[in-house]
Amino acid sequence: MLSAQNISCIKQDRTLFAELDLTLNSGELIHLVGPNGAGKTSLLRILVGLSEPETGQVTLGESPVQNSCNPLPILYLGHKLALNKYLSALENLQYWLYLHSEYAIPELRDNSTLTEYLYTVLARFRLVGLEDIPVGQLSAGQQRRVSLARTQLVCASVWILDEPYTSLDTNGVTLIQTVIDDFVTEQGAVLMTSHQALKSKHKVTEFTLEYHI
Ligand SMILES: Nc1ncnc2c1ncn2[C@@H]1O[C@H](COP(=O)(O)OP(=O)(O)OP(=O)(O)O)[C@@H](O)[C@H]1O
Repeated sequence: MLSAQNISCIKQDRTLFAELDLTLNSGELIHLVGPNGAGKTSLLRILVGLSEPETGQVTLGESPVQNSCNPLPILYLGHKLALNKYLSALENLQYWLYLHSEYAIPELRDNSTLTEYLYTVLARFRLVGLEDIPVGQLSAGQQRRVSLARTQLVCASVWILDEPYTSLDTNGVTLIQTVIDDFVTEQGAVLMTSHQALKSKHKVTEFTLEYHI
């Protein structure tokens, strides 16, 4: 479904990877691994169309993703949180939903179920009771959970997650792994980086980027 063919990436005169092929299918979980600076984030950004490869192309189904200003239905959550620290968790989710309203799940398109569903999401991500506090006043792990709660708002077929476990405690990691597993069970496709081992109930395919000098 998401397919990269022959892609290469050069940064600061260093070839991070060359002529790389990668395919992510529906119902598949790929764990992208490699040392710091190997090029994992650079690869993810190419896969979602946020930067261009030196060679090759990326397609989602039949369509190229490059130069796409709105890469959904690929959901990309980078390792930066991209939250407004002055807004609460609830307001951040509402704002993000507003930005991506055309991809909103059905419950969020209907005003009679919108608030109830948002609270269901907040509860799943253990944010009820914290939902009105400016995000900048939440802990790093709580902020990470707000960021990841966005996975529940849109109809994406592919999730690209860059180090989603950053700052999470053991319970948080288990929670997010369950969220990811549920998505894969529903035939979603996930490509994620993490410097820790994945404990998924699904088969995990490892894809390794080496560090090239
Ligand atoms: N916009 C940029 N301009 C110049 N160099 C960049 C840019 N983005 C990344 N790089 C360089 O590319 C290399 C790979 O960076 P990248 O963030 O892709 O690594 P990574 O594998 O995700 O690392 P980490 O595990 O530390 O997150 C680094 O040496 C970095 O300095």
